[in-house]
Amino acid sequence: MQTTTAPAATEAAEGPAKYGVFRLAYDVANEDPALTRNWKKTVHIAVTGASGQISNHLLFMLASGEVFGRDQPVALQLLGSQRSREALEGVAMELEDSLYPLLREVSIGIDPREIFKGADYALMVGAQPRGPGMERADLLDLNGRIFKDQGQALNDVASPDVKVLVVGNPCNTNALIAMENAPRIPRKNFHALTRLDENRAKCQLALKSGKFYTNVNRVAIWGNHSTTQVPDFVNARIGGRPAIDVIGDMKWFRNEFTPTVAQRGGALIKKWGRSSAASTAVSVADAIRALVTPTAPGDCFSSGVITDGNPYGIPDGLIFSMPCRSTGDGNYEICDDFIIDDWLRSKINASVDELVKEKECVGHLIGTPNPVCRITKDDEDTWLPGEN
Ligand SMILES: NC(=O)c1ccc[n+]([C@@H]2O[C@H](COP(=O)([O-])OP(=O)(O)OC[C@H]3O[C@@H](n4cnc5c(N)ncnc54)[C@H](O)[C@@H]3O)[C@@H](O)[C@H]2O)c1
Repeated sequence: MQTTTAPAATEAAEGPAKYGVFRLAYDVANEDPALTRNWKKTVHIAVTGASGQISNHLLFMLASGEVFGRDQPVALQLLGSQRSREALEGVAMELEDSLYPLLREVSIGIDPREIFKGADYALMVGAQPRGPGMERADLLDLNGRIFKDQGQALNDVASPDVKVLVVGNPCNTNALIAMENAPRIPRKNFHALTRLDENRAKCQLALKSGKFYTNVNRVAIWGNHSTTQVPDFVNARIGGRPAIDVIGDMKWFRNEFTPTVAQRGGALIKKWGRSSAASTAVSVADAIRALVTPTAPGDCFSSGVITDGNPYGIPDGLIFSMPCRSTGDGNYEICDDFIIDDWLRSKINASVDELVKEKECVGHLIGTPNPVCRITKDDEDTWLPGEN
């Protein structure tokens, strides 16, 4: 049986106006059946911060088919800020010139209510950078306002089952704000990106053990995407054996592994003066692929997800990175068989405390009665080096 995208005229009614060459009417049924025979219905992907550094890699991965599959046509709905309007058009022109067969539609704009229309996925990369001397509490508020507005827009116009992945920092709390402002969308559908941290942790385990990273699995990141993150070596495996046994150096695990993972972005920026946009984009692709392909038995992927009803005693109501698995249908469940030893528990508790404080500071954006912010300028700066 042949499955094709609906003709353009039908889809245009649901989404934002299309850009350039993508305005042309097409009917996939008239195209080379060798290429299009098994194509699925077009998936609509909204990307914010679309003219930024991360998106400059990510959009081309999405359009090429390497994220959603070679049988999956995509529509890209690109949101920028007022300042990046022109740049957005440049991005759309580059996408036009790339002639990706699977890229069926591109639309650009600066109004989330327009751009999020009918989105099946929302990849929220855009955020304001931290200005000179800006306190954490100020940045939480500045970006929180953006995510409140964008959460409400998702609620109003996106697909009711839209899957949302927040990349823009502080990503856990931004995801929480978007979620709390989108009551129509299942809370489970909101993710904060911690896959880059997982990938960095796997790389360090590979380097230390001398085994290539394809042998490393079951690596969870717990907590916040900040320096309080907890890369989990207790449950990690290398070549099917516990990483602790393979490496046999508990001092390294406890004193070096976590800071090396957390400071990787800073180390990289020192070498070539740019932030890690390409590997972040790769990790976004990995995070989406983890939802649309089944997780291998015994393995997991890390994602910042809602803690409601989690099996590890982490308080409800936080977006907290935990080990997850998926059957490949876009949904996930939290793995329930990870061992939490005393060391892990104390580190997880510290990340919980930080996220509770962040949540208090954005209480005015999520409807908390009489919110009080306890983050002060004297608190330790837990922002990850190398991320703006
Ligand atoms: N979670 C992670 O693992 C991770 C890793 C790296 C970077 N980040 C974060 O990702 C974000 C983007 O990084 P980048 O390097 O692409 O930054 P960038 O500055 O190159 O791009 C950000 C883009 O967002 C746009 N933008 C700002 N406000 C917007 C809004 N309200 N709506 C839509 N677009 C808006 C800006 O115009 C800019 O083009 C930053 O917040 C960064 O800290 C997260």
